[in-house]
Amino acid sequence: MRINITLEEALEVLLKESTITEAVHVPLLDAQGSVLAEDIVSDMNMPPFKKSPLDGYAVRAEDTKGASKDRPIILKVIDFVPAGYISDKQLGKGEAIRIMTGAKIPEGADVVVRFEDTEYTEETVTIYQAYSAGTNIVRIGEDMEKGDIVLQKGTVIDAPEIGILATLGKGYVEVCRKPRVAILSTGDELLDIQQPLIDGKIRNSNSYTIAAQIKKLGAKPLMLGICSDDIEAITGKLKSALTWADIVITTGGVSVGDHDLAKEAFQEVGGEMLFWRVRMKPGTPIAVAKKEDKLILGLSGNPAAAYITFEQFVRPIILKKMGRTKYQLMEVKSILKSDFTKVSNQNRFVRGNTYYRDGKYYTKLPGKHSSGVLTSLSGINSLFYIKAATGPYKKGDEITVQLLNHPEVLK
Ligand SMILES: Nc1nc2c(c(=O)[nH]1)N[C@H]1C(S)=C(S)[C@@H](COP(=O)(O)OP(=O)(O)OC[C@H]3O[C@@H](n4cnc5c(N)ncnc54)[C@H](O)[C@@H]3O)O[C@H]1N2
Ligand code: MOO
Ligand SMILES: [Mg+2]
Repeated sequence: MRINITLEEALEVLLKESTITEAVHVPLLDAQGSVLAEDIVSDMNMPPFKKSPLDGYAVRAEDTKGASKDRPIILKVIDFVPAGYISDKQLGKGEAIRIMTGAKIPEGADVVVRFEDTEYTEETVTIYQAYSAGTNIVRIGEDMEKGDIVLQKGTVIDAPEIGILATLGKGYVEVCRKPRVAILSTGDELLDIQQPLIDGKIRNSNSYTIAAQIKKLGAKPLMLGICSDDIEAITGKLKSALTWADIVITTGGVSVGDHDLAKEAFQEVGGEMLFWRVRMKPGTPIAVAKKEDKLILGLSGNPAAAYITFEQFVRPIILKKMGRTKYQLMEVKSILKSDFTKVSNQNRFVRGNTYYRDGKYYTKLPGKHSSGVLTSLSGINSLFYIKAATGPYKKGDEITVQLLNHPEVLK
């Protein structure tokens, strides 16, 4: 087992051990946020027929030759086609068909003149200029052509992709399965959230925070509740978690305390320890094991440490498993709005609220930074990333921040 490794090393190990999930067939709307596991080839032209992009009159370009304000031409209106209907009339010389946006262009017509450029009665339409053939006609296949690969395997499915698949009549689609992530909170001091407080005990917040982080990424959380600091209890829960989950997250019990049993439990269930302790603050004592293609991550019990290490390590592996190729938080340069004087020889992530004004990012820091404090995580949108042995930082200094709610970037 590697001990006291760098952030970069830890991430490299985790990504190397994370394999993409298998393809599953899911109902279209459930595919949002997932990655396509198949190329989507269009089996149709879209639009499937020549259509009108305007409300107006379908006419023949030839009939408009020589038309002008002074020498308008008058055509006879022989039919009316709303969208969804077709005209069975063949447009002949001197004739027009009243047509609505989205309707199929009638046979013989090669121009649509919008209402605003005409004068009309029920029987006739007057046109004041000449048009070349093809004016205001949407060609067959303008959007997609039969045989086109319209969405490539690996595309992240969001609203436009769902619309494209709907256009093609696909009620189901093949995507990489959402990773299943089990969460177990360990600690004799923990109570379920419905339980009244007892002296010496606190309620389990970590399971809930982490389940919400998992849901936000589009993966599937399973809360296994709380578990006492007892090796048999922990291994029992881990064993059942491993039958279901791709990733198991535990919190608590990873440090050097007498009751810190996570690492022992990981090995007890057949896990091979990959590393313990990463040179970062908060969350230093993170412990990671693998069992076959499953990863078991023991995060610090301290609520802010668990939250931040999730963003650094669990988020990228969930996204990689989901088939995403971009899984790093976006980093930007920002201007610090208050002093941060603490200097340490570890990389540090400090809560920040970053905003953009007049071409620059600025970052405000909340008052509390301790890894046991949860409340100051509320309202933050970024992490001030302090590289080891840098600082102290003063108000006005340029800093690096990771944006927590921004789309992932390639790295
Ligand atoms: N002698 C040392 N002691 C500690 C060290 C060290 O290096 N030497 N490291 C400290 C650091 S840093 C951290 S981080 C913590 C890590 O502790 P554990 O992961 O072993 O977690 P616990 O001891 O079980 O709990 C820590 C803290 O978090 C509270 N907690 C735990 N689970 C939950 C939960 N589900 N919801 C809310 N809060 C939770 C727990 O009550 C403790 O207060 O170790 C330091 N010690
Ligand atoms: O590594 Mo710990 O999370 O700083 O308290
Ligand atoms: Mg401990």
